[in-house]
Amino acid sequence: MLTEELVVEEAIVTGKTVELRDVSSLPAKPTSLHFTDFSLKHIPKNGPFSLKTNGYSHVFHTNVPRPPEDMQLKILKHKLEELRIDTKTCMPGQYNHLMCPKCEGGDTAKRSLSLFITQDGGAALWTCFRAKCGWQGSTKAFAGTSSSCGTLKQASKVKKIRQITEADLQLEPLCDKLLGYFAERMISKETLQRNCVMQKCTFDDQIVIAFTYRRHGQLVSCKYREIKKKFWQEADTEKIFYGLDDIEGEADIIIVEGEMDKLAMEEAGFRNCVSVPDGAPATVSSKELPPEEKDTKYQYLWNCKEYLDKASRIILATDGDLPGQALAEELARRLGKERCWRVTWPMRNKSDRFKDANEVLIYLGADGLKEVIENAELYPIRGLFKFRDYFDEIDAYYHRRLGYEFGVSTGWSDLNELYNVVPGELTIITGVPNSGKSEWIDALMCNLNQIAGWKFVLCSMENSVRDHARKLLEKYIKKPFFDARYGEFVKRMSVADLEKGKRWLADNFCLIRCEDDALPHVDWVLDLAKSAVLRHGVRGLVIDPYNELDHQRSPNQTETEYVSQILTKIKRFAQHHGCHVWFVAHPRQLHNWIGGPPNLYDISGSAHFINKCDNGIVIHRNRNPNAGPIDRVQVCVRKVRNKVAGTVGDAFLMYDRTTGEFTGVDKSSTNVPEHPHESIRKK
Ligand SMILES: Nc1ncnc2c1ncn2[C@@H]1O[C@H](COP(=O)(O)OP(=O)(O)OP(=O)(O)O)[C@@H](O)[C@H]1O
Repeated sequence: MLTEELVVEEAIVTGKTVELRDVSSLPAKPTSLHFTDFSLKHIPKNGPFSLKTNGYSHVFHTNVPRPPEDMQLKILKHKLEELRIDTKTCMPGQYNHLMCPKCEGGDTAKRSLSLFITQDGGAALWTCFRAKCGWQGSTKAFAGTSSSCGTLKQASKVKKIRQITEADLQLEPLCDKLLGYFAERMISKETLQRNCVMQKCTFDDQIVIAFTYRRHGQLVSCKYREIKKKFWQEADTEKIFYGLDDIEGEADIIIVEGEMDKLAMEEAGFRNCVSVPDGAPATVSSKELPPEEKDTKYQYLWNCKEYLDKASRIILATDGDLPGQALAEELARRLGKERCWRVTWPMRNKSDRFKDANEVLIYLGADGLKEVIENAELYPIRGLFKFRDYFDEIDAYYHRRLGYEFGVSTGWSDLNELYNVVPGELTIITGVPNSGKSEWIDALMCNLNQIAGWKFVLCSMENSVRDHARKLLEKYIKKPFFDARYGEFVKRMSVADLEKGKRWLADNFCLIRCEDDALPHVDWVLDLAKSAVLRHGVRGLVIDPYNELDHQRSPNQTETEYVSQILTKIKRFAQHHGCHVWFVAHPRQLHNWIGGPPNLYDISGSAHFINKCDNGIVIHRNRNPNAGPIDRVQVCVRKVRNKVAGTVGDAFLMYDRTTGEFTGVDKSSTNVPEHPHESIRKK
């Protein structure tokens, strides 16, 4: 049940009393309420009107005089007609729902104007309960008119709590027909009697259910319900939970969303249950919790604070729909999630769940409802989990259903033991300038594309687009882009090769380029990479290199703190999107360098590069012909966090300057499937 419906109805009642204070000749208290659209599914069409009272109601009827339309009333009505208030069907001594001449009920054309005419026909007052309109005013047959357009809030600001009794409200025991109505909903007479559920006869002989709200047995408020599920609450009464006395001193309590659900819980053996009085909000508020005195929507909760404070376990059994979930969240925010539990309503059929406690009682019986409560689970607290929450994922990991549990092979069998590419991890690549870092990453991407069909997004700031395209195409086509010295007389790729290669580039790579002179900020890069993941399904991001990013940082932040922060952002991106990130970072200037591979701790900026990455790799190549072949590349795997995917160690690859390809030192150890062009080249 949404709160809105109730609030509007209640506001009408509240508004009446506020208005009455303004006009001295009006009665101090409304005598009855009038709602016209009664209907009841299982009762004949004229059923509600033929519902008979149980004999107590005649007192009430004789107390309601039906005044004649005398002169005074005629003048009053004339005045109202001049204000375009249609009084044709209006009766003195009651509240009339009319079309507001000011706003005409807004988009929904709701009859939002509540008009009250005194029983003697001498005065009238009105309020439009559309918040956007709020037109209100009063007039007397023999005096002036005053009206104003204010907001509903202004109209109902002043609120005085009334003391009420059953006699004041003219409540009566439930008649047989209403007992039958409850019986259909599996609510017994005993439960109804214990909860003092009563009925009331409205001025026009309609019987409505009266849920009595009590504290220490004393009547505090009363909520009326037409069979058709229209609710309204006694004006100017304190808002409290329904069934409050039942949770006094209880360590375990249940909160439900409606009085019927509270009664249903009792049928399942749970008396320690209360219902909220106002139904559920449409959504969870995005605002901070207001202070208690300003938390108007949940005032009932604060009014019953001492009852709730003692509870160590609060089961939120609100409706399963979105408003019900929003209500559970709003209650949990206020009650403290750590002591809250929530229920999951059982499946009604293959696709839908039962909505609430009463529905479960009707269809699954008391035992079914009991089971739901006994299976309540801890209310989730954002960020706090149990391994149980991940059992599905752990099972899928064990049975290797996730894909790439051991990572994707790099395509070089010499590296299989050391480094495999796991989705969602971060690899830091370093090496002295010109060591071949970028070339190796390009070759790795070509392999991953061929082996696993991965696509990539490239933020390579040091490469022009055409140079980068050339390097990738040479590796893919396995021929030099140009007839040039580096091609060593191998014939350049044909135009047909180029066209094929261009299609491959277009299908498998996205580029992040900062078109102006500014350096890209890591947030900007990650935002675009996220789009590439969502739009193009990329599985890998290359940021090459770190020092070409925008590194403006706040004056009170050290470079170490800054590096830590951006690595955290990159890792979050990687994990969240299951995207592997290769991040190239240069070593600081090495004094007395004697030609060996640098250390990961030599990376300029911060030790966080090695601390925070999942994998750390140094690419190194031999430049001394006396020390070995100069095209031999050393891939130094210096850190592997995930032992399933590899371990620390070195592997050697041979670099082919003609095509930029890397192969195992023993060529047969390269395990990338052969590309169609390979056979052409071999010829
Ligand atoms: N093993 C190798 N043998 C010979 N030349 C190589 C080797 N590896 C890379 N090169 C060449 O070195 C040059 C630089 O390669 P690359 O851009 O990959 O290096 P880098 O480590 O990324 O450099 P930087 O740190 O300056 O960005 C390229 O011309 C490439 O062809």
